[in-house]
Amino acid sequence: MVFHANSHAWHQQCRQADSSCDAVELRDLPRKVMWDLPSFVKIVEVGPRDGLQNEKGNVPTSVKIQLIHKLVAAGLSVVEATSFVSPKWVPQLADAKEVLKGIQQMPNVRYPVLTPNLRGFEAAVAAGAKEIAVFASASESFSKSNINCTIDESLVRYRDVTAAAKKHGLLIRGYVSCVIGCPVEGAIDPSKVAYVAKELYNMGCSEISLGDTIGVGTPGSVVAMLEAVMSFVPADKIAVHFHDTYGQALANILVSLQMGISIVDSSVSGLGGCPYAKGATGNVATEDVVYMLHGLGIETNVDLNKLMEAGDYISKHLGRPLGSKTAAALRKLTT
Ligand SMILES: CC(C)(COP(=O)([O-])OP(=O)([O-])OC[C@H]1O[C@@H](n2cnc3c(N)ncnc32)[C@H](O)[C@@H]1OP(=O)([O-])[O-])[C@@H](O)C(=O)NCCC(=O)NCCSC(=O)C[C@@](C)(O)CC(=O)[O-]
Repeated sequence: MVFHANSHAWHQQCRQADSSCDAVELRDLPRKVMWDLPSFVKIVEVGPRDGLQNEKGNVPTSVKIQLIHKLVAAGLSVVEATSFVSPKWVPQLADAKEVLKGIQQMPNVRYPVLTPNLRGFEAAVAAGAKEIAVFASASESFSKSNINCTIDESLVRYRDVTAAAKKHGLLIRGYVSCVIGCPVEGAIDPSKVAYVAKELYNMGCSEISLGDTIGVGTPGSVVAMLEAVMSFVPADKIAVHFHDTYGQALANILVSLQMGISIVDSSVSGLGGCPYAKGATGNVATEDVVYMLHGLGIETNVDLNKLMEAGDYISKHLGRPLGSKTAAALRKLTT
């Protein structure tokens, strides 16, 4: 049966079915007429890294490990675990080694970790990393404030890191930040994003994640940016990474799916924000992404109820309300 999500019948059904209500699935969605959407979307959960990196209070290592286990139990097959960066720059992730060693790594689950240089790479490998991520920017100003070097200097550095990773047989993710706008420079030309994405792809990154770091993108600017990047990187190697500062993230994801993208980064309970981008709010909440995708009849292999348990767990620990509108609405229905 097809409900309208706001209808009385929908709310009745949710009340009866306790908290197990997933999004209403539009089974007869006229895909080819309205939208040409993928049947499966891979979600890359970045909460334990991007979500927590900016937290001021100390989050115990055991909580980070538990969070990762809960996210994997919810069905997420890629959970970004931590970063091997300078603890002077990101004190919250100073326990990267302990987190990675403490995780019970499951088969068929990827646990990428960020490595800004060879030093970080070596520490990550010693702690058992099987996948690393390098992170560059399409904005010179952001590159300097985030990793203390120019874009081209970072690409030289990442050539060494990716060469070492390939020698070890590790998977490599590549990030490009500020793909739409920069907190210092304003609008970023899509050709700059395409340049950095192409360089990272040619170095051997198997996935290029395009980050709207300050969440200023709208579907129009996202299409223009994706068109530029897709001249050099195939759609199936591109991930989109939206922060929800202006409430545009879900619309931006939908338009990205229409462009052929099927990898989406998100953060449980919308955790996050960037230490070098004042005012940037968290990543789009994974619960909201899953709700939208399931509502479109798109598979994710994620169990929304278990995902919400992970969101409850970390929100309670941080002492803050749920950062997902979906989780907040479904919890309200059952209390
Ligand atoms: C890149 C550096 C290290 C350069 O930092 P630096 O100060 O230019 O380099 P340095 O070589 O002079 O090192 C500074 C200190 O850090 C140490 N150090 C050096 N490297 C490491 C390492 N790997 N692990 C541990 N320690 C390290 C090094 O030994 C030294 O310690 P000291 O001698 O002063 O005691 C620094 O700028 C840094 O760590 N930056 C990381 C910033 C960061 O993590 N930002 C957030 C991630 S990016 C992001 O969130 C965006 C994204 C990906 O989500 C997508 C989006 O939304 O846009």
